[in-house]
Amino acid sequence: MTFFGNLQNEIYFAGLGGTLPALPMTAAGLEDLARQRLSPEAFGYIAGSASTERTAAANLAAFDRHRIVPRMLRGTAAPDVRDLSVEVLGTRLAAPVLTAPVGVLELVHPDAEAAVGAVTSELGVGSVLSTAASTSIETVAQVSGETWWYQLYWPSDDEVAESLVRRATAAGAKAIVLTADTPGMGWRPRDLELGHLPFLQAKGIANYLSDPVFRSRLASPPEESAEAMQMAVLTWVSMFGNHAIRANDVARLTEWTDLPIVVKGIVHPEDAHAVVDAGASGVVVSNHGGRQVDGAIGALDALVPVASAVGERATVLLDSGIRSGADVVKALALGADAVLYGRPWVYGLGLAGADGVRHALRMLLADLDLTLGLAGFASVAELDPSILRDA
Ligand SMILES: Cc1cc2nc3c(=O)[nH]c(=O)nc-3n(C[C@H](O)[C@H](O)[C@H](O)COP(=O)(O)O)c2cc1C
Ligand SMILES: O=C(O)C(=O)c1ccccc1
Repeated sequence: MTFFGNLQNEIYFAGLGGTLPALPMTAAGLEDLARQRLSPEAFGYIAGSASTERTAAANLAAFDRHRIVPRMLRGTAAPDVRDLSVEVLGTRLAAPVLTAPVGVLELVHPDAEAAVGAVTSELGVGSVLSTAASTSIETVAQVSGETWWYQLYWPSDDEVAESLVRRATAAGAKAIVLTADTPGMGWRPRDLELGHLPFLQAKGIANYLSDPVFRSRLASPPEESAEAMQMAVLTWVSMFGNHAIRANDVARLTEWTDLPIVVKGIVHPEDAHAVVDAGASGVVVSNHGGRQVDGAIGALDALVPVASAVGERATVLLDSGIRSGADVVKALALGADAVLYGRPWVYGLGLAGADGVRHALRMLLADLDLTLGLAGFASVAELDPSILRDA
């Protein structure tokens, strides 16, 4: 059992000795500092969502509409009685949190996915490695311990898709997360106004450049010349978007790997049904942080219908709008088995590398630990809808 709340004491005692924390103590504080310190291109890419960004706002509003009704005098506030650990699809986690897959991390820091893999493994939480990573699967696997999953963007070239899945399985991933909501990019005004798409500069395509099947599609090795790299980028462009995938195709993934399959980006209960029927063991209720369909339902508002639809047949995770410990409590109470944490740790990475990722995660985990205990619960298993009221 890990007492994540001890971060609080650590900070106060350091303060007594005259040392102030290097980074802000809220997700919003990290975003504000990142806005000042990162390049406009990097900040815009991370912070931006689709179109009017109303779905990004709806994600946060949905959390605010649910309020916890804390219970008192139940003997549960002491740290040593609390247990945040969970097992999710066979992966044992010290807390019900995994880092969401985020592509192109080299935009914010050269240590990128390796920093995330090392820190999540150190804290005992999970990570989901993006297909659009800046570092190859095999390199990240070396530092990521036993708690990492692999996120698949299914390329339109099936043999490349199969190769990526087999590589992730061989490298030790514990689940494959197929992202369903991004057959192409949404309309993203912040990137459009800067004319900025990182992939065109060969960023975020390391998993393709290191893939033997992808390389077999190229006339010459991308390392050979700037022109060869440009051709590799264009080949990536030609196969990134895949509008042909259907729910049934999930069954094909189970031929390439024995790992559990999770489908990410589900908000409609019927889609959840369909992918579970096709062999998925889990779904991530998500609208991609509002980056795809602007005007879409807030992710938390989709959780109860999806969780009811799949019942005991599948594990349910949620992302899009997790910013605090209370948000995690609310998601778990409404039926999520765990959450994916997105933008805040990316700002941490950009501000301070691995230290910033550690800070963002420890802050969330401490807040979760303390909120749980102060609300009268000794374990995350005790959370259910009865602990919440509508605001
Ligand atoms: C900069 C950025 C890059 C992302 N890249 C990926 C990706 O490569 N694969 C994926 O499945 N989701 C990707 N996502 C979506 C996240 O996994 C997650 O769904 C989203 O960040 C949740 O919203 P939140 O960060 O607002 O909480 C990305 C999100 C951001 C902000
Ligand atoms: O930017 C994104 O949200 C995203 O998911 C993505 C899409 C293509 C490649 C890399 C990341």
